[in-house]
Amino acid sequence: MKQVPYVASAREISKIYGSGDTAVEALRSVTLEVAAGEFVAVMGPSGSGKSTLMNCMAGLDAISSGEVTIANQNLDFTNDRQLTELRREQVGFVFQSSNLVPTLNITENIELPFLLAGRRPSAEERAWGHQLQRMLGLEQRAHHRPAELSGGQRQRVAIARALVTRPAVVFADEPTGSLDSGSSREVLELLRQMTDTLAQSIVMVTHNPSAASYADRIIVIVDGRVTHQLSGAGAEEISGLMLTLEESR
Ligand SMILES: Nc1ncnc2c1ncn2[C@@H]1O[C@H](COP(=O)(O)OP(=O)(O)OP(=O)(O)O)[C@@H](O)[C@H]1O
Repeated sequence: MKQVPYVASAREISKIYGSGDTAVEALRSVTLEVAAGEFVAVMGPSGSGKSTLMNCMAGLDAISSGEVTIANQNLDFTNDRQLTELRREQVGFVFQSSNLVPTLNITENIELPFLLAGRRPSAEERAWGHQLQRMLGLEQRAHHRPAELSGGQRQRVAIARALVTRPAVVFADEPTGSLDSGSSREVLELLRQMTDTLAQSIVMVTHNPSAASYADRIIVIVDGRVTHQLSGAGAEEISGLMLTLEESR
């Protein structure tokens, strides 16, 4: 097995949907290497390939060429069992909709990844789940069901569920896309805190320049290629760049 110093990486990956006249080249030789404890935002116009990149890096969608690693392992897209195990053990997901199970309480929703793996959480894993609830301000809500929470609180549960298995990397696709600005800020501050205090690596797809400004690094994808990389950029600088890109299309 090849050893690489990144928690997740895509090297010169391409992704072609379909074939012949209807083929769509969604990614063209994209490289993204995510270091331990790094928070990366992926931006770009609609249809530029952001979700495709995330899905390929998370082992949800097969690449057409190149190489993807998670936790030092090359993903073998012909091996469903390896992909499922790697995703279960090393990847956390947060989506725009928190996708909680309505009949389970908050603690049970957070422990869901263990149940889906066909086992009960260990005492240490349970304790970690409780600690995450405290860190995310959910300790008073342990026995509530998702319907009794606000959108921002539900998204915090989704973050705790993504982190409970101590994954190498969390992929977040528009995690604040359906939240109001106050709840968005809260969720982004918590994601930032997870990187700063737990060295949790995060890759977040977003359209929103203020959301992206919480990241250490921003990569911009246009027509399936990485065209820009920014480090420590503020919302205004990011907005300016996105505006220029929209105008030049
Ligand atoms: N399953 C699919 N089959 C065929 N084409 C696809 C498929 N998924 C995505 N595409 C195409 O690949 C390109 C990139 O799509 P992708 O969803 O990755 O873009 P995106 O940047 O995430 O867009 P958005 O910001 O609108 O969510 C688009 O042209 C899209 O139409």
